[in-house]
Amino acid sequence: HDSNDTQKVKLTGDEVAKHNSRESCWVIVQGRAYDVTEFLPEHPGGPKIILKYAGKDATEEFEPIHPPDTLDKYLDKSKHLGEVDMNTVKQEKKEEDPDEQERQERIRRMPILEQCYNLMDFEAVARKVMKKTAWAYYSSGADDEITLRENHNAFHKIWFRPRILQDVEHIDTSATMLGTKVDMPYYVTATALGKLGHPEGEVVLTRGAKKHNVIQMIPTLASCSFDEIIDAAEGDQVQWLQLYVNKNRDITKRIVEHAEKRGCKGLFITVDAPQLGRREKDMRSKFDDVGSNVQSSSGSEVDRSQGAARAISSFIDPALSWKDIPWFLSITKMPILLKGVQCVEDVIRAVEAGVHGVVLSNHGGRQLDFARSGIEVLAEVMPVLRERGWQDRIEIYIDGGVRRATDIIKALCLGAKGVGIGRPFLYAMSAYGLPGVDRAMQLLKDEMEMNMRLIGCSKISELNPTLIDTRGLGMHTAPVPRDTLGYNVYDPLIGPKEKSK
Ligand SMILES: Cc1cc2c(cc1C)[n+](S(=O)(=O)[O-])c1c(=O)[nH]c(=O)nc-1n2C[C@H](O)[C@H](O)[C@H](O)COP(=O)(O)O
Repeated sequence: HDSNDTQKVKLTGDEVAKHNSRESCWVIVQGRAYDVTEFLPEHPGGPKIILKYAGKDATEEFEPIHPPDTLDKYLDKSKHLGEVDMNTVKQEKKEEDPDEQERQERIRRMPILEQCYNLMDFEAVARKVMKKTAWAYYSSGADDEITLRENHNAFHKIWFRPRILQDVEHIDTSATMLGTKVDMPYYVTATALGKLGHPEGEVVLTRGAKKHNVIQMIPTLASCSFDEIIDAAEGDQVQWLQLYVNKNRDITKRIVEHAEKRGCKGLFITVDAPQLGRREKDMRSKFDDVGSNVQSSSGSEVDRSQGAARAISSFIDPALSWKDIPWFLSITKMPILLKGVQCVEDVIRAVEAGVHGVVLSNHGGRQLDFARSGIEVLAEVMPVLRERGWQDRIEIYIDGGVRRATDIIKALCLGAKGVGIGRPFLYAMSAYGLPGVDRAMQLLKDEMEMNMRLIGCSKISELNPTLIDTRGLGMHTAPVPRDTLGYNVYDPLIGPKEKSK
């Protein structure tokens, strides 16, 4: 034997299976066994989901939700029990998902990538081929999803006033964001749980962003570990960090300092989610056993069926406030921006607090329903900043419902530095992997060049408010979604019972 061939005796499936209760709970993840008995009450997703896999192989359920370094980071080494001989593990017969057969058939018949001509096409395909739980998590918005619809709908209320006879032979779509030169004025915004849509997760978006020289905002709640996403970047590729602030500020400080050390060029503190929104599609999907008693450690009863969102977010500090900003400014040299600002008063406060920018955003309609779209808030903010001569004091971004290059152009005409795009790249990745993300970014670039040419501008700096008519922006038609129960319940045909004569 060579020296390090210490053939440790591997655990058998039967040995692990004996520890299948609250009193003694072992699980297998990626071929290794872990004693999670004492961890059960601390699990953010509640003990239920772990107990469902007590004594069994939990790898498939574990991977999309947890970065790979989770157990090393949060489970004491003494609870790492070592390798399991996976040949001795009885693989659970997965409860046949009735839809799975049909879904596989839809995957066989899905359109080829070249049949996708715009970002909405990817959504249409993803809806058909994604696992139900993944589609539910990505697509859901809060409550009646009015804001989810309004985000894209709002762009339809802005019309162009194009100029003619401007030499538009050469179009330059490049821009600068937080000092970084990018090929297009958008970034891939932070969206959690990338492995729900694709087995490789967020690193697929990293590769797409590199190819198209745009910035990726790394989510706190990524499926991949932060370092995996940083390591997937190439050369001088720039990434930003999206931060959910932890109740335990030491953890937050460590995350921020590590991100700066690894080269992140912007810190985006999410401020619109002191509690994650109620996303009913997500709640209805299988995650309801994951989202169970998330606050069990504090003993407070919470709604047991809060879906993945609540399960993965119980660490977020609802006490975060303006008084925390000086501390953030003291712990990092990265530019600090607030993501999820939704009225001009808070933009003024952000300038006075000394942050470097804001993202006008309602979290993709996943938080407060009836929050206004980012583009509408932008139209409110910029005139006030211009009045004060503050339009260049901070960098203003918006996100939410950006699906066309004309949406990007409208935001830039109003004065945004750039826009964040979320779901379209998730759907492109989930349906077609990296080629999908690559095509989506290429389509956007082609649209951008054409629309800039038609509006009469050859470079980003020429985009200005005279090119758009925003009079319709304040009109809120709330398209009632047809899938709400309220709509289905109301039925004039079934009136009160005719009184029998
Ligand atoms: C689609 C999506 C968005 C999420 C997102 C997850 C998904 C699946 N998650 S969430 O789980 O907490 O809701 C995050 C997140 O981790 N942090 C965050 O700041 N924004 C999060 N957002 C919001 C995102 O950063 C943008 O604000 C939003 O996606 C922009 O709207 P579009 O999707 O229409 O482009």
